[in-house]
Amino acid sequence: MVRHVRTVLQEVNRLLTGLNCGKVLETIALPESATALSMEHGFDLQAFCFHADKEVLREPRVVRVGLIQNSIALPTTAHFIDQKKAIFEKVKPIVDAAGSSGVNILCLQEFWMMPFGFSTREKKWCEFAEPVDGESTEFLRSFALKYNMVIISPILERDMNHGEIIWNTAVVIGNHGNIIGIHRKNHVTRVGDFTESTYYMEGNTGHPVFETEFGKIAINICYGRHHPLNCLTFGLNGAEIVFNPCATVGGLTEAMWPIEARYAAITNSYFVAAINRVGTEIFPNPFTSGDGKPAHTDLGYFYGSSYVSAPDASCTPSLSRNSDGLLITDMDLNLCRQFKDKWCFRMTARYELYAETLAKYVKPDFEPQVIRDPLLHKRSS
Ligand SMILES: NC(=O)NCCC(=O)O
Repeated sequence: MVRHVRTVLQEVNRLLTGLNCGKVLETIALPESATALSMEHGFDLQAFCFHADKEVLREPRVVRVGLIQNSIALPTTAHFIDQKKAIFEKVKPIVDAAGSSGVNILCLQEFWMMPFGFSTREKKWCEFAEPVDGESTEFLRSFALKYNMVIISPILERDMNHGEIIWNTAVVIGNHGNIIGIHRKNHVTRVGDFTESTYYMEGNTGHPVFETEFGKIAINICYGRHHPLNCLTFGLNGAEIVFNPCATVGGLTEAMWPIEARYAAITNSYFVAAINRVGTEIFPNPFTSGDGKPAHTDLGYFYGSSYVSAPDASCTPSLSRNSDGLLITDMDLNLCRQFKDKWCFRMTARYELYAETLAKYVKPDFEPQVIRDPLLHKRSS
């Protein structure tokens, strides 16, 4: 009986998390300093390894990636400076655990430095916004230098050179403490309580791929993951790892979550690292979802569950649904090209056909290509 249950479980796992080079994903042993930090500060710590096949001409290109998910640290009613400081304090040991584990590229969640106040439509949350080289970048830059780590920091940005407007931005901090560049969220969310368009517009940075010492990376911020052409374009620009920092809640997207990163990784032959925040954030004033239902003071439950998916359809188990966490994965980036060679998705894609249709579609006189059955309304006698 026990053996039968184990076999069934293995089968379920094979389907749920796939196989990497024909095997179940291996776990990685981490230094004691990291496990001690996770125990002392109560964050989930998991580590896995994605292999690629051995090649004759290329050495393996293994990069160690870390993802951090966290809840806020103080009530949303606390003084804004205290809220931000408390989040910095809470995140610090997790960043240290990543650094002491030899993580090369670390990514935090969307708006990691503040509560997700954008459902309220109150403008006071704009006060959390910072210039690209502001205090969050300053805070993380010291870790980037200390641990020789690239850090992706998704913040609420205030663009000082353009009328102090607000953006949803990921800052890419290089392993020398420099700012390599930024990416601004391409698709601004318009669903349910996610009324972000009250605060910022669609990003104007395109689909940049940042070539770092550890690989070519891109950032697809949250809602952008629902847009396959957005995912594709990062791939066309050569991304090997796409980070997807999110803030999303159970009632809305939990059924989509395990599928989307995995699908993007498969179809684009890159790794996807999906990160979500944790917990319930209660706001002082009730707001509605515009659906006639009663007003409420929270968006729902941010369900964590950060995970990484590989081009070969294998993926890590998710981090905890309920607690802060650090997910570490080793990935051999050779897997990207190996899957391109095997599945030929890039070669078999019909970009010229898609481009033709898209070029027509964006024109006002577009007519869908529909061939109507001439007998559609004829009754059979
Ligand atoms: N932050 C954000 O865009 N959330 C919207 C919901 C989702 O797309 O998961």
